[in-house]
Amino acid sequence: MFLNRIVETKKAEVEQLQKHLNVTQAEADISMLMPVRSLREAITTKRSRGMGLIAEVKKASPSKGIIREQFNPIEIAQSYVNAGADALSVLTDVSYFQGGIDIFKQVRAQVNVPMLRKDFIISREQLLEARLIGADAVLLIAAILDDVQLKELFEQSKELGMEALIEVHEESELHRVLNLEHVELIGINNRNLHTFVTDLAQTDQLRQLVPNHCTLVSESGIHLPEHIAHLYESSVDAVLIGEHFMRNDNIGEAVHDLMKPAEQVSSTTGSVNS
Ligand SMILES: O=C(O)c1ccccc1NCC(=O)[C@H](O)[C@H](O)COP(=O)(O)O
Repeated sequence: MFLNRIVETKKAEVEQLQKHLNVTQAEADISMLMPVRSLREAITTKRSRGMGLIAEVKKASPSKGIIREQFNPIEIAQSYVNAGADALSVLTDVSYFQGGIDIFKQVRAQVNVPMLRKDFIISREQLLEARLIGADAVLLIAAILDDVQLKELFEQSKELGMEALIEVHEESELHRVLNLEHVELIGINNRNLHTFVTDLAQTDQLRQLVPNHCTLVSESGIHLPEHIAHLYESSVDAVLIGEHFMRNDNIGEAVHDLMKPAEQVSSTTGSVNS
């Protein structure tokens, strides 16, 4: 599986990180930081539409190669925020997504919405690094972590003050995640990790197994207003979208056009779809 290749790359990166990161100093520095912004709140109680939006800053991907040639992360991030994105996901992986820590830091310096560090996290050092660069939340991918790793990294991310969006692709992974105590944020990734094909049926099937107290994010392959309408009707809390926005010259317009079906507020209750 391609994911195995990515994990091998991450192991090599983590080895380097372990050589260069002074853990004691990092922990001391982290203890002085302000609390993070809540990703969960941003995409639920504080969201700007009936469904939350985590908008992704994504230059390239393993499945599509370069997605956006004219890649100015700060401009992209500002367009997202101006268009009412509730939070940002910024890829820090260099080898497969052409993202980076520097890109994350540049964006962090310019926006005040919660930011998710999007990478393939397999070690505590990556969590320390995430907190130091200003991440409010990290992605933990169940498919690349065994139960012990998943539990440890989940608990450590919380100890470091961050939220963890735990991503699943299939039912067995969801069961493993639900065995963790106090899981609050679950992402269902619609991308098949073997074929890279995206299918929203993945969210349809798995969302029924997600308890109501969890915040549910549907990720990948979302690019039509019909997708948004369907997910909104299905009471999905939020969506994570990258490629569709990255392929549009006018990002703000693309966000407004795509998210329109989630802008309707119930005329009877005045409430959003939660
Ligand atoms: O995007 C890929 O090709 C990919 C391949 C292998 C593992 C992960 C991958 N993507 C990471 C993501 O989760 C997406 O960037 C994110 O959900 C946004 O998806 P999209 O809107 O389809 O860009």
